[in-house]
Amino acid sequence: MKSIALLPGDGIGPEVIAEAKKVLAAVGAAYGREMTFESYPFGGAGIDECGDPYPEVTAAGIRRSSAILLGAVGGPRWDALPLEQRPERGILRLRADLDVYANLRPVRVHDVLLSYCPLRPELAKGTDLVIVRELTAGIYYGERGRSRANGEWQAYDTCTYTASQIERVVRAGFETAQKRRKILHSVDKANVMTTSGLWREIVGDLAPEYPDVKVHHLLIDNAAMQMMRSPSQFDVLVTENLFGDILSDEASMLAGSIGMIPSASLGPDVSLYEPIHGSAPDIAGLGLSNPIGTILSAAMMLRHSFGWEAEADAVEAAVFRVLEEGYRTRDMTKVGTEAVTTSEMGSLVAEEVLKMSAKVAG
Ligand SMILES: NC(=O)c1ccc[n+]([C@@H]2O[C@H](COP(=O)([O-])OP(=O)(O)OC[C@H]3O[C@@H](n4cnc5c(N)ncnc54)[C@H](O)[C@@H]3O)[C@@H](O)[C@H]2O)c1
Ligand SMILES: CC(C)[C@H](C(=O)O)[C@@H](O)C(=O)O
Ligand SMILES: [Mg+2]
Repeated sequence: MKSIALLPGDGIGPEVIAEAKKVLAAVGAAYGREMTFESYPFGGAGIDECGDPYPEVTAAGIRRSSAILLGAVGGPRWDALPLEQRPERGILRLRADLDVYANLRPVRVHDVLLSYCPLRPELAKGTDLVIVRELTAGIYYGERGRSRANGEWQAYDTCTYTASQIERVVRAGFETAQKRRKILHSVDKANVMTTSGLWREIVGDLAPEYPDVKVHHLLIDNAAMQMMRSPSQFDVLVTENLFGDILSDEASMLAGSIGMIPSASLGPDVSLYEPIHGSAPDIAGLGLSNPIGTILSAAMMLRHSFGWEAEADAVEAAVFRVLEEGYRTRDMTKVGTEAVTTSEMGSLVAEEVLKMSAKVAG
């Protein structure tokens, strides 16, 4: 029995979580797996219900859970709050609390998606990469402040990394590469930043322990350019918190939409799964959001937290089968073609999971 804590959050968060839950229920029925679901207030919803984006009731609930599935947080309603009180701060506190330092963001350009990629198909074809983003340190967690000096405002954010914070995520990068095509690009800004200098040194020190992995060092600006020039050269990229945030939104478009990309945030204990997109206030409540990033995050949960490989494979296969059949949510609909709603897309994937398992059983 696995207990899944759901943190739907704000905007399109609750819509996409509902569809992932639908697909997980289909997995349970098809494979005889027992899962329980408990929803907790989080983000703006946490502020509205409990006065805190990461309320104690939520922190206590997730401590009792086997894994956490998060939708998205934030929105204009809470944008005027000071940074420390905003919904986004709830995510940073949650990640730190769970110590989920390795955030895996896979981007795969399945052939059926090639025509949705803004790059020419021959450039994007075969792209299958994972960004391993450091998630619990760096500039997101450094000292920050704002003050008056010499008659004007000044503000600062600081980026700090300890050697052990770098080492553990770089090891996650090497280990991820070992299970794949064994190419690791370490992305930094070592020509300018001292944290990047230490990062590069540590990658160099660890490389001999992973002799089967080919290591490349790449500056972040060049990496952003290479992502558009020739994305299929990449296998695994490992990078610090802020660079990974930006690079993954850029890379998401290779798969046609930011709504397609899942993530797993792994640490020593309970892990966290979430799509990489935000709460998309511009389309919330309209049935226009793409739930596939969240559904694929649930698949990552089945694989990484529960060790249910066949079930994870089935969800991924079901998603791509539905895409092959031509169904698209509005974010990936070409002019003149029909879109399915968020809920219809979730139902199509859930039905496909059931159909596929019936075929196997039959
Ligand atoms: N992990 C998170 O919870 C998370 C991540 C990023 C941004 N945010 C927050 O979300 C809010 C909105 O931020 P933003 O607009 O910069 O980024 P966003 O990712 O929410 O949206 C960017 C664009 O992508 C579209 N989009 C995003 N997800 C989609 C989906 N599943 N299907 C279809 N279209 C999708 C949106 O409609 C929008 O046009 C902000 O408050 C921000 O802080 C939260
Ligand atoms: C909402 C925000 C704090 C978050 C981040 O920057 O990590 C988001 O952009 C993400 O990518 O998960
Ligand atoms: Mg982001």
